[in-house]
Amino acid sequence: MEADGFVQPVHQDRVFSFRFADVEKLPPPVLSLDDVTFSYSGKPDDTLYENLDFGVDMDSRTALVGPNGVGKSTLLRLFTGKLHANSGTVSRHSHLKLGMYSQHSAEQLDLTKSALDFVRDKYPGVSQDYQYWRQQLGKYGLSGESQTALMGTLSEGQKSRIVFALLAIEGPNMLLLDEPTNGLDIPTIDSLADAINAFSGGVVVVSHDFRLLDKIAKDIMVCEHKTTRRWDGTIGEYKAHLRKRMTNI
Ligand SMILES: Nc1ncnc2c1ncn2[C@@H]1O[C@H](COP(=O)(O)OP(=O)(O)OP(=O)(O)O)[C@@H](O)[C@H]1O
Repeated sequence: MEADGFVQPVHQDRVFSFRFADVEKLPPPVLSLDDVTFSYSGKPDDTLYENLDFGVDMDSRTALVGPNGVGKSTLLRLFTGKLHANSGTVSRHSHLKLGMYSQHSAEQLDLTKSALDFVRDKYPGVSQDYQYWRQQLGKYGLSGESQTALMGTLSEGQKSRIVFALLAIEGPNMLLLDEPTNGLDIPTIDSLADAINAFSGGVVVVSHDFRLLDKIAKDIMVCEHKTTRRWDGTIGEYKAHLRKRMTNI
């Protein structure tokens, strides 16, 4: 039918299939929190974490899970140094290069520019060649018109792909991903999981997306009661535990 011209061929969105660049392995400890206490207000009766010990290394594939508002995103911001502990120590290897992805990451995009102009202007030392940047963005499933349209006109999923492209270009050796699957379709989530699994650096993910966590998490850490504890089962078992807890309320 298609060959006879009766129906139009189906043009599907290209699924992005990318890799984070291989990185040098850093010896442990790479990132550690020792005896950390934190509250936003600085008041002792308002703490999110008390006397927390936590470590992440180059082979970590850690999922941070737990109830809403318990402090998972806060923990990532303590890792990056954007927030400071009220007491205790946060230590980072001197060669650690963190790559943070969050819902706020898209705020770095200048929506009045096209993706192509934006990356070319942001990394003038990498290349000024449009063809080079077309190929780079193409790896993230952003092709044709979506490369040249103003970013303000793109969907959330398309903007997320640009943010992932920027993250990979920066070449981090540890990824901190806060709800990375929001706005992504299932094939793209699977592609992200493949990229995380192939990455040679450390990964910490905050996500409610059990599909992603099932594919990538080696360690499941539950944030609750002002600390974190290891979940010894699978992510599926954690999900069942949550469901049971909900039905018992
Ligand atoms: N900048 C801030 N100043 C004061 N309080 C904050 C700030 N950011 C977050 N909080 C509060 O700290 C608590 C933990 O927030 P956080 O976003 O870390 O939780 P979370 O576990 O990641 O939540 P969710 O799963 O809903 O994303 C919440 O009560 C939140 O309202």
